[in-house]
Amino acid sequence: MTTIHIAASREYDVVIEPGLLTRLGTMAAELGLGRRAAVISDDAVFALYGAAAEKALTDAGFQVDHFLFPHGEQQKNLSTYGQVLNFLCDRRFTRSDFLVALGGGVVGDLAGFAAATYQRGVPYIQVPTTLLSMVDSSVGGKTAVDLEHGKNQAGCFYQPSLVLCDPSLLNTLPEREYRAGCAEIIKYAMLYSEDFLRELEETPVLEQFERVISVCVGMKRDVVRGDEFDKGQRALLNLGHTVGHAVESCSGFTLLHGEGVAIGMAIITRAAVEKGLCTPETLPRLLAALERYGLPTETDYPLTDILAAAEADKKRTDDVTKFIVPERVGHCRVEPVPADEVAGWLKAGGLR
Ligand SMILES: NC(=O)c1ccc[n+]([C@@H]2O[C@H](COP(=O)([O-])OP(=O)(O)OC[C@H]3O[C@@H](n4cnc5c(N)ncnc54)[C@H](O)[C@@H]3O)[C@@H](O)[C@H]2O)c1
Ligand SMILES: O=C(O)C(=O)C[C@@H](O)[C@H](O)[C@H](O)COP(=O)(O)O
Ligand SMILES: [Zn+2]
Repeated sequence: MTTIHIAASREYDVVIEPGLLTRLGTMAAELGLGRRAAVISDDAVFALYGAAAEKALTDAGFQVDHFLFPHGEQQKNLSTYGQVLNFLCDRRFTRSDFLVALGGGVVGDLAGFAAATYQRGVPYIQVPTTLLSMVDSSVGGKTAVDLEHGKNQAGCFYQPSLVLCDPSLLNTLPEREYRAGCAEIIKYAMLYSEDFLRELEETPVLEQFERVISVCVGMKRDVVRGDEFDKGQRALLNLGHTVGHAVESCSGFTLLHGEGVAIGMAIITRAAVEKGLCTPETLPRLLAALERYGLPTETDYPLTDILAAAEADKKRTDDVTKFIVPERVGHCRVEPVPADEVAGWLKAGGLR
């Protein structure tokens, strides 16, 4: 079993091992969590893994309830969030009870936000079931729901008590969701390690799940330790996300988050090369890696639509938008771009 300790306002472990779902209950008991657990999940994940998760919890002596909602990003909204809170009230959950987020990033972000705010905060465990949520979203405590105006517009930082990562759950993951997870993995390589990108080029992620998850979580651990509340270097984890979130929104969420991030990374890297901030060989290397994992690198959405959607970016003030800009593979920087130059940057990135 690999254990990665996260040092943040709440300290916790990310534990990674195939088969670990069966130990959910004993691990929750070891943490001294309360007697009742609410499993929050989506319909598709719960049909596959709900019974196993609940058995693990009841075998360890917990009373278990569950709240399910339809799968998909469209459900990561205030309405579902309110339903979770009302469910917890109806079942008389108390501050000594805890939530279990069983699912991908949509479930994790939404259940985390519910845990942060129900009675001003109850503990929660992340049980990520997608590649994307294992390598990125279950760690670091960013919780959120989307508003009509954009992604993750309401949320807070609230760390889980445990992240239980069982890579054997990925056996049922649809191919497209696997690829979307690979986009965030390529993001980590672009940010921090050319060696890691070479590994991804040479050996498919699906042949080395545990190692890839451990590497990405280790990288995120270092970022969160230095800047939990996103005041500085954590912004780098938003590589590809200004345009990525915008294209996701423009598509009405028919594009997956990872697909948006892939497009966003390609566009910002193209722009950075055009502006002379990035070595030219970085772009074909990134594009080849994205294409190797079947990810998109372009979008037809017009520049004006992307610009409007990007106004919801949390790295934006009235005066500047901070773009995360690759300088070369393994090195990126935060580049404040004045508001009147943002359109020019996106044109340089290939948007029309
Ligand atoms: N909080 C963070 O730091 C952070 C980081 C990255 C992304 N995110 C957010 O995460 C979300 C995307 O997460 P995601 O890609 O996991 O999407 P998701 O949660 O929508 O899951 C993708 C789909 O796969 C299904 N699924 C999940 N696990 C499965 C399994 N093991 N087998 C079969 N099907 C399974 C789900 O039902 C869903 O339909 C976005 O909302 C994004 O904004 C948050
Ligand atoms: O953990 C972080 O910090 C990230 O930015 C990780 C991103 O992959 C993730 O998509 C995050 O939810 C984006 O956050 P936001 O602040 O741009 O909403
Ligand atoms: Zn992301």
